[in-house]
Amino acid sequence: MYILIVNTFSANGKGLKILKTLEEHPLFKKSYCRSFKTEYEGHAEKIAQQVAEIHKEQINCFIVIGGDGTLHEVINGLKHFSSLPIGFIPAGTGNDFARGCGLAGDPVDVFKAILAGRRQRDYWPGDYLTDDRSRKYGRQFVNNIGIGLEADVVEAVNNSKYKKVFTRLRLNSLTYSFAFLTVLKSFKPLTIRLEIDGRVKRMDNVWMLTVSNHPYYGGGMKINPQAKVQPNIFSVLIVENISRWKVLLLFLTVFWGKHIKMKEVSHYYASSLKVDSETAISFQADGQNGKCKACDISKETERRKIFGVFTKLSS
Ligand SMILES: Nc1ncnc2c1ncn2[C@@H]1O[C@H](COP(=O)(O)OP(=O)(O)OP(=O)(O)O)[C@@H](O)[C@H]1O
Repeated sequence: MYILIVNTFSANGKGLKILKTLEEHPLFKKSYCRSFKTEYEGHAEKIAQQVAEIHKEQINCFIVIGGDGTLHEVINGLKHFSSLPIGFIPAGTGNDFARGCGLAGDPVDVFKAILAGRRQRDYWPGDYLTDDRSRKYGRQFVNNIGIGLEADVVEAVNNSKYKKVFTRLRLNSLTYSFAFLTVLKSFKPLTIRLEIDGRVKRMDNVWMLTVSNHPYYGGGMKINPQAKVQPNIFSVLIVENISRWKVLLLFLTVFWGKHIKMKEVSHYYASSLKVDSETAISFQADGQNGKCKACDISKETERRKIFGVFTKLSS
């Protein structure tokens, strides 16, 4: 059985268009596919978890049709079912996971490839625990997790009215640019305690800290160009002690990944990090925003099988 979890609203209805096309394909009925449309935020996670709990023995693959937010939810719904494969048909506005993983292709071709079960890639999401650090509340991220300016930008994007307008006009990157400029004016750098693979740093002028599973963020910005899809190791980017105007320069160069040459930008490879702050700070995980005073980040040890069409391995 194939379970399709579809955000019909992603990218202004792209998810719905793809679902309609697939439902008319002869393979849809022949292959015992069942589709579920998400009705509210968090619904994809619930569907994935409930269906896996009841039908795990009969499921060949969960097929996600939507954006990275929907994929984030499904991965979390299935965090106790890591052996269940996931197929991904990108239908979001940002599609950073597809970009970072080298996933591409026409949705029908991807659907056929998933059903044929021939093309797959191993993937290791990140784990994160906030505040009370109880494993019970642990979650996973697919793309990246970050604090500082980028988290405030994500929060502004998620609360914005202009996201829909820019998406309709196919000007997605303008959404981030607009939010970035708004947030930059009033952003206050962070004071944190950072433990990175056991080494402790106290930092009092942090603008951004991003932990990545692959290079991309915010719909194509190459925020962590050295990141690779691999087990055990994250790519970590820290921006500190930088002036406001230079952040603007950083933003202009981030699409090409040239910002890492700036002296205020440092890069690390690490397998675990702990962040502590005396006051609550914003964080973002795969574009979902929240607040915390503490965050532990580590690489998931269980690999996930991702099915789709991989044209190139961009990371
Ligand atoms: N029916 C719905 N109503 C409101 N929100 C929904 C619904 N279905 C899903 N969502 C939420 O919409 C958010 C964004 O969805 P998704 O990531 O699929 O699309 P996107 O924002 O267009 O793409 P991307 O994340 O790649 O930019 C998700 O966090 C999800 O929880």
